[in-house]
Amino acid sequence: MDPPGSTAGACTTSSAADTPSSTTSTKATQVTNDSNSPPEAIMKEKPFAMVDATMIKNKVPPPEEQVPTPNPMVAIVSSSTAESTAASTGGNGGRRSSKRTTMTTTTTTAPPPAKKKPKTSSKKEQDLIDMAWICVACREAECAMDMTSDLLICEGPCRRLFHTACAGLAQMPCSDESWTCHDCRDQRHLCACCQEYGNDQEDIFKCQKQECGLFFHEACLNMQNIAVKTTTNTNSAATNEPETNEHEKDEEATTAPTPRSVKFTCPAHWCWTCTQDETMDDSNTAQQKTKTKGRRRSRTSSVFVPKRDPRLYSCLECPTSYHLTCIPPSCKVHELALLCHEHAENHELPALDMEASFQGTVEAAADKKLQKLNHKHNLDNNPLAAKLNRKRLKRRKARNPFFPAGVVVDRRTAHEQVILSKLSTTTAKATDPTKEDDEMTVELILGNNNNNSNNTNSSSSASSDQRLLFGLPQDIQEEVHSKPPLYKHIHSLKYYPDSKPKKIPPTKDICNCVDKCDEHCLNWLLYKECVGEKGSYTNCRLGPKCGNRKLGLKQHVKKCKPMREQGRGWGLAVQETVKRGGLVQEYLGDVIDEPTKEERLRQWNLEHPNDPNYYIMCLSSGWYVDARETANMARFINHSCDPNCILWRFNVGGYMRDGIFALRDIQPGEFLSYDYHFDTKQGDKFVCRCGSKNCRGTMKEQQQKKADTKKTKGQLWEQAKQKYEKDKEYIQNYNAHEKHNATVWAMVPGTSNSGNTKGGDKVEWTSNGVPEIDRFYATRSRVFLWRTAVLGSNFASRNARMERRRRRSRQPSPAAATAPKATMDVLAILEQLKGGA
Ligand SMILES: C[S@@+](CC[C@H](N)C(=O)[O-])C[C@H]1O[C@@H](n2cnc3c(N)ncnc32)[C@H](O)[C@@H]1O
Repeated sequence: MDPPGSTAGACTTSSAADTPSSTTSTKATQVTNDSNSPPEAIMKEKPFAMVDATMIKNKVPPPEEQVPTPNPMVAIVSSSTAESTAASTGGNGGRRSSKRTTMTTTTTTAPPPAKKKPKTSSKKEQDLIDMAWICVACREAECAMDMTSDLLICEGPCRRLFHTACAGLAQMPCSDESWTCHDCRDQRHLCACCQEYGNDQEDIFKCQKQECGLFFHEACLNMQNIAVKTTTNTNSAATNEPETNEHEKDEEATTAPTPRSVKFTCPAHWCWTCTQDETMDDSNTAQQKTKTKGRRRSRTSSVFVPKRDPRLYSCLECPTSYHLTCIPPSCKVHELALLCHEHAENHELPALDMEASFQGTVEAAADKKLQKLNHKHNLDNNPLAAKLNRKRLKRRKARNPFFPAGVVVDRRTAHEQVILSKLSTTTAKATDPTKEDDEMTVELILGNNNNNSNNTNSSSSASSDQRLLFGLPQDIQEEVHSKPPLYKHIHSLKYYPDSKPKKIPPTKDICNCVDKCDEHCLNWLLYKECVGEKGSYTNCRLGPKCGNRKLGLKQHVKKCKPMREQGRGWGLAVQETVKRGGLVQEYLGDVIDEPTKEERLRQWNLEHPNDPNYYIMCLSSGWYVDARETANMARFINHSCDPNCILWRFNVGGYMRDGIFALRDIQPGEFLSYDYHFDTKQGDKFVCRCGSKNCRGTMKEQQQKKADTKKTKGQLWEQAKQKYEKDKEYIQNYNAHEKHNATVWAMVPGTSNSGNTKGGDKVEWTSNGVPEIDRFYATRSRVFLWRTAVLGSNFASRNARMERRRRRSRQPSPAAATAPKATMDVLAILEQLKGGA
C-alpha cells in the first residue's frame, strides 16, 4: 500500500455524526445566570434538565426513580463566567455526539448549589460558574446556572445532554416521564475510539465508571492497551477476576447481569501525562505541609509545590484526558475546549468568542486599565511607557486564573477571520444584495432566526461550528453503511496503452517437478507462475494443471462478501473455506506509473481531505495498482498485524501481478487481512485498528527493516560473513545423497520441512536453526540466500561472467584479491550438489 507521505489524517472512514442538521438549535447565546430559583423548584419544572445538574452540585444521590446522575463529563470546566461560557456558542468542534465535546471533567467533586450570580470569585463560587453544559447534538454551550435552559439529560447509560429540540422533541417531557435518547433506546452506541456503532454488550461496552457515558469496542480497547476484564457470566465475575490496573479499583459496573461483561475504565479517567486518575494523590503536598507546620521550612522543603487541580480535561476528539497542570505544550487549549497532543495538529479548536469569554473579559479589563494609565500620564508616545506596557501585558496573561502561566490561548487568526467573514458575506450578498454586511453574516449563520447580534466575531465562530456541526443521524449512517461503496468491477489488471510496464523477458529455465508444481517448484520459488505448454514457450514440465498457475487461471476464492469491519470501514469476509497457500484474490485496478500515482494521490487528497482510505498498491519498481475506482473485491481487504493472508508479487508471463494468498486455513465468515507494510514516513498517522495482540499500532512497514537499514555496510558485511561461514560448515556436513526434492525443500529456510531427520536425529537444515525472520525477509523482499543457488539460479554463471569481464579488462580484480577462499569452496560444493541432484 502506498499512502502519501504527507496528507491523510488517521481518522475513521465516515464523517457521520448524530446531529440532524434540521433540528440544530439556533438559539441566541445570551444566557443569564441570575436565577434565584432554589433547586427544588426547578426540579419540579424541569426534572430532566437541570435537576440532575443541581444534584451533582449538591452531591445529592438521585432518587430511586430517577436513577442516574447526569454525566458530568458533559460539563465544561472552563472557569468562564456564566455569560461568557454560554455566549461562546457551540463551544466545541467535535463531530460526533457520542464524544465528550468539550474540555470536560470527570470530577466527582461537586460544586455548591446554584445561587445568585457570584460577585466574588471564591473557590466554591468559581467552581459553580465553571459549570457549563453542552448539547451533544448542536454543540451549543449552556451555562449550568441558567435554569431556563431546555436541556434534557438522557436517563439511559450514555448520560448525554440534548436541547429539547435537538432531541427531536417539541417540548420538555413531563416530570414523571423518563426520557432516554435514541441510541440508548436502541441499545446501540458509538465507539468513542473508532466512531462506529455497535450493539450494547455484544460488541460495544460501556466504561465501568458510573458517571461515564462512553462506549468502546473491545478491539479498540485492546488497541489502546486498556486493561479489560471479560467474564461470560456476571455472577462469576467476582471470583474469576484477572489482574486489574490501578484505575479500575473504585467502581463496579452498573449494568444488569448480561451473558458477557467487559469491564474497563476508559482513558477519560486518568491523566495521559502523569497516569494518575482524577482523585490525584496530593499527599506529597499534604505531607510537606504537615512537615513544615509549626516550624521553619527547611531548605530542602522550600521548593514550592503547588496544589494540583485533580480534575481531568478531555480532548474534543477522543477520551484522552489531562490534569490542567499536565497538559503538554503540544496540545491546543482555550477556556472552552482542549485538543490532545494527537489531535492538535489536524483539528481546530472551536472559535472562542473573545469579547464575551472570560479570557476576553480579563484582557479587556487590563486593556482598559492600561489605557486609563496611559491617558493619565499621557505616555502614549513615550518609548519607556511602551516598554512598561509590554511588561504589563506579559503579566496580564499570567493573571488569568484559568491558565497556568505560559499556556497560550488559541485564537482564530486575523487572516482566518477575514476569510470566514468574506465567505459568509459574499454568499449572503448573492442572495440579497440590499443587506448590510453584518446583518447578512449573522442572518446567514443563524438561519434568519436571530437578528440581535451584530458581533462578527461570534458569527464567524458560529460559521465554523456550522461547518463542524454537519453529521448524519444513526439511521442515515446505517443506510450508508448497508451497501459497500460503488466501484467499477474488473476481472484483470487495467493497463493504459500509452503507459504500460515493460515485459520481463522469459528465461530458458524449466522446472523439474514430477507430479505437481507446488511450493517446491522452481518457478514458484522464483516468484514466477508456470506458463505455456508443450509445443510453445513454457517454463513448466507439467502443463496447465501443474498447480502453479493460480493467478493465470484465476483460481481465486469465488465466495466472498464485503462487510463492515469494526473501526476499519469495509472489509472482505470469505463465505467458503480457504486452504493454506490458496489464492484468495488478485489485487486488481488501474496500472499506473509513478507520476500518475503522485498526481492521483494529490488530487484525491485535495478533493477528499478526510478520506482515510488508500488503495494504491505497489506492483513492480515504478508501477502501481490503483483500486480506488476500478477494482475487484480485493480492494476491501483490510490490514492486520496478525494477518491470515499475505501479498506476493508473481511474474505471470512477463508481467508482475499482486496475489493475496492464505497463510493458514481460513474458515467461512472470517475477515481476510494482510499486512499492508505501508510505505510512508508518517506511520503515526496510519493508525491500525486490527486489535490483534501483536498490533504495531500503525499500518506502516515493520521496524525490523529500519533497524537493518541503520546498520553500516561494514556491519552488514560482517554479519553476512559470519552467517556464511556457519552455513558453509553446515553444507560441508550435508548429506549430498538426499533426494533432490528433499534437498530443494530443505534448503528453503523456515519452511515446515526445513528440519529433516537424518539417522533418527533431528537435523537443522540451516546452521542457526530455522531462521523465521530470514524466511520472512527473503520471501517478502524476494532476496534469496545463496543456498537457493542450488535451485537453479544463475549465481555461478553470473560469477563466471564477471570473472570473464575482469579478465577482459586485464585488471586484477580487487574483489578477487580480497574474496575469502570460502566463496570458492562453497561454489564447488554447490556445483557438486547440483551435479548430484
Ligand atoms: C484498501 S482499503 C480497505 C478497504 C476500506 N476499509 C474501505 O472501507 O473501503 C485501505 C484502507 O482501509 C482502512 N484500514 C484498513 N485496515 C485498517 C486497520 N487495521 N485499521 C484501521 N484502518 C484500516 C484504512 O483507511 C486504509 O487506508
